[in-house]
Amino acid sequence: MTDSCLFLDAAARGDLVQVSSLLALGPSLLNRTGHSGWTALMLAARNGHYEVAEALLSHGCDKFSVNNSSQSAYDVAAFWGHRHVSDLLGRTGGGPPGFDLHPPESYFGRETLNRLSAKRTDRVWLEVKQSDPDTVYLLFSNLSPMVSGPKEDGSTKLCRFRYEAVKDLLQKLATVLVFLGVERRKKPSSSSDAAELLKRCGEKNCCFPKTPNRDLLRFSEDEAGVVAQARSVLAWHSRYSFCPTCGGSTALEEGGYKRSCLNPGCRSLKGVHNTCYPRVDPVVIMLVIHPDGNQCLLGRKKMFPVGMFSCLAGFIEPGETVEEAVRREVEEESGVKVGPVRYVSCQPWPMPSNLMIGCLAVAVSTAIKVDDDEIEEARWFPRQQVIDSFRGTRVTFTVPPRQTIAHQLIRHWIAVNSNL
Ligand SMILES: NC(=O)C1=CN([C@@H]2O[C@H](COP(=O)(O)OP(=O)(O)OC[C@H]3O[C@@H](n4cnc5c(N)ncnc54)[C@H](O)[C@@H]3O)[C@@H](O)[C@H]2O)C=CC1
Ligand SMILES: [Mg+2]
Ligand SMILES: [Mg+2]
Ligand SMILES: [Mg+2]
Ligand SMILES: [Zn+2]
Repeated sequence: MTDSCLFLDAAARGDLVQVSSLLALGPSLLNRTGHSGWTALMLAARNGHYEVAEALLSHGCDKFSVNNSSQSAYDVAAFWGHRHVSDLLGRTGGGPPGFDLHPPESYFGRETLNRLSAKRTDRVWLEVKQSDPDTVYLLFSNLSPMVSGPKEDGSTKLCRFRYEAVKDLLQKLATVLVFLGVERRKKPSSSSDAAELLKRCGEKNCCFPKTPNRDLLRFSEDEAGVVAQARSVLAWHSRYSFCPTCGGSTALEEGGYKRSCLNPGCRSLKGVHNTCYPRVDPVVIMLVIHPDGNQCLLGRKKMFPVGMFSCLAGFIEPGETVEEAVRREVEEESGVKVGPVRYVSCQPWPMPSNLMIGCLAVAVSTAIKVDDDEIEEARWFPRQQVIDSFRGTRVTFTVPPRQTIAHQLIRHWIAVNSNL
């Protein structure tokens, strides 16, 4: 074995003594590359050898260099979950400029309200709050929030109402009232906020949007979180008017967070029953990475806009782990077999009430056979083609908009250079 091979091998094994002695004899080994352009630092990072990485850095090795797949040592450590090593290496700027390593907080995911769930059972407190002039009301019709806009930049804003404006509405039998919470931060300009509170419907061009689902993606991050919470609870009310256990009528309780059966003999009144509370459906959504590390698997449903491809996704079934659901759905939809699965981030998706659990998954087979019922086409996309699509240069396909976790997962993969 050449000194170069010995050195790289020692780094990969975490042999600090040999790494140090070889470096003492030949300092030029420090940034030497081996197979596929991997340096000693990358190999140490790959296997989580903190002390070797530390020693290489102290000798001044180049932590910004990248291998043939454009990965830096940091990317390798981050991908393999060696947090201590990736922290040591810091953000190196690995991945193409403009791509963030950490997936951003998800659209629909921001909690601007403190839900104060303990207050939901305090009827007196809720009643006082209801007529409080500072209380803000948001109106929904057919699960669409009343908004003003869209403005020139395409954004919309929730219309906020005072008690006076909605008190007649609150008397109506069909009205469902949900206590969402209290604002975490009292904004300094609370007087201008109060001025924004509308006395009557119909002011300030308020309307219910005509393209409801698309319009849900036009809010600020702060408002999107509130909309997600409200819409999912309201969707539950609209689908669970009657008791799922006995079919009896139900009454709203706990600030709109519970429906209790009015039939005194109903089983749902004994013990805790999830049928009485708002439901959330877990869905796995995954970016599957080719065994070569440099391509990802994206598919299209027939209903997608022309040219758009997205991550595969599917509902978790009862008694299934996240990892198993990822493997099953990917194989069902594309015929590709998946090995390791890693959780990345999640997103509440209020259409009507999913929790999207975003994962990276590594394929162990590559042949594609799509399930025609669900997927029209699935393909392996080379990394560069995906980057080009994001950048708007040489666009050969499009990805879903930035508000979706599908978009964020693909972006994340590009940023971490996730191969190997
Ligand atoms: N935010 C995002 O980036 C994305 C969100 N999604 C959401 O994830 C959901 C699930 O993805 P799919 O590929 O459609 O799932 P899927 O691959 O499991 O297939 C959907 C089918 O599963 C059945 N199903 C099983 N459990 C269900 C449940 N609890 N509710 C409704 N249908 C159920 C139905 O027959 C349905 O047609 C989508 O409906 C969509 O709302 C999907 C992709 C991207
Ligand atoms: Mg699916
Ligand atoms: Mg499926
Ligand atoms: Mg399914
Ligand atoms: Zn019942």
